[in-house]
Amino acid sequence: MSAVDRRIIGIETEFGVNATFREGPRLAPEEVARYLFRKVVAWGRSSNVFLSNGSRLYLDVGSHPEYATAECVDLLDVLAHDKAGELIVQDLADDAEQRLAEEGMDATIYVLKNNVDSRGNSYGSHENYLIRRDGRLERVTDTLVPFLVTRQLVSGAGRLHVVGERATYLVSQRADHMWEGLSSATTRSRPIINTRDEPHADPERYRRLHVIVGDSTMSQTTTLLRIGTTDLVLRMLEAGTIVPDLALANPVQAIRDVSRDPTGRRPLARQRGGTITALDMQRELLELASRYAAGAGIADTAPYDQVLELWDRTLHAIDTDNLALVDTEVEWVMKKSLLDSYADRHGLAPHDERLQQLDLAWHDVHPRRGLVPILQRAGRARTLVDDARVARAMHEPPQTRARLRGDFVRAAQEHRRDFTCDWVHLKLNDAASRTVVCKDPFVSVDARVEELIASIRAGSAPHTERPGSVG
Ligand SMILES: Nc1ncnc2c1ncn2[C@@H]1O[C@H](COP(=O)(O)OP(=O)(O)OP(=O)(O)O)[C@@H](O)[C@H]1O
Ligand SMILES: [Mg+2]
Repeated sequence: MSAVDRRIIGIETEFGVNATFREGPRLAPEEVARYLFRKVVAWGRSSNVFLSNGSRLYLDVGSHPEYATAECVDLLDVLAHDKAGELIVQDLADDAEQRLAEEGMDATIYVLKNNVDSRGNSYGSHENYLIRRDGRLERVTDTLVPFLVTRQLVSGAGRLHVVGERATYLVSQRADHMWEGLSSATTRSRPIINTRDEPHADPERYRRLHVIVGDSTMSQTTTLLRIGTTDLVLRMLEAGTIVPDLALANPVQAIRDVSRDPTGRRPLARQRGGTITALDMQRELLELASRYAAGAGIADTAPYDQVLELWDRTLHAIDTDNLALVDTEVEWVMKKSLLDSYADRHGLAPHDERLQQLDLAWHDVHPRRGLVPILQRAGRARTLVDDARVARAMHEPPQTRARLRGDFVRAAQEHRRDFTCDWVHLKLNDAASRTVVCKDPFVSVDARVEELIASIRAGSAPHTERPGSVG
């Protein structure tokens, strides 16, 4: 396959961290996050490290650890590496609990993969898609923005939003926190797509599209829909498919409206006049994407066959008011059905505190305590990658540039060599070494990196006692 047929994808996730203290002093969330990173700092001498599976793990200011998956080309690899990130951060929490206990603090730390904390702060899950540089960016974004505004119908994580005694079930966690359509800044103004031009690849050929708008997703099938539908829409746009003008008059208003309308039928004002519903918009894009996929010969190829089937079934479920058709696969529907049945069983008002607790527990990444792993074991949350594949992804990089980085990091760690790296560069911190620049994210074999690793191995015997499971 040529590079055009493949696409590099990575997901960055910011986690929420909560702690409850039973005994001893209490710590602020920022301090808890710092405890979480003690193990990382001990391992990599920094709170911003690259791991041997090719990922990046870091703590900026504040209390939200971030895990950015390695560059993947296989959609199921993205799922495995995204899940691996949950377990790696959970490991840090387990370790931090132990350290706190040793210091006389009896605490439970919760790692939450959601997008809004109890104070209303929002944190993100950013998707990165490698796209071709040629052609005008607007040709992609003109369609991509309305697609993303309505994509929540198939990929929203759902949120019980309570103000006083008023409870609203929202389709999306993130929708209320988007303030612009396009922008080159992420935090100041929160755009749907960030156009900052930092491709981590040959800038003559590629761009890295930074999608800020998505919810963090726990359900594997929902993550597949999130990245799979977007990949298909990008593919058809890159192939030059003529798409009718779908632009919305006010994307930022529309995204909130769609989030408040689980029926998908509320009319959204179009830029060219008239209205369209979220369901119709998604239906139109699905039809175009299906036709494109059939023409490109990928409609029956895994996992695109699954993406198209589930995309279609989800829209049909919403259209026919039969959400049970996707209640083990689409996250906002899964969560809604759990909350509804719990409220029914216990006769709870929609704003009941216990329902809000359930909503939080949904996002708990703990493999035994979290609701999604529990539903998985009960056969009520469909999975696509098994535990063994996720466990492998905690240590093994995907077969992309990430493999070069991962192998380098592992060798340097084993031989206790000081090193620096980022997505593109690898360097040993000594005067003699030159920086190896890995510009092509598809390339997983490189003689220069092999030489670099051989020079590490020749320099000293390996240091085998490696700390825990980070790295
Ligand atoms: N050429 C590429 N194309 C698409 N995705 C890429 C490419 N190179 C790296 N990525 C992915 O982009 C993500 C970068 O994560 P990182 O957190 O460093 O993002 P950033 O936007 O560069 O920086 P920050 O979050 O600090 O603003 C990773 O998930 C990585 O796998
Ligand atoms: Mg990031």
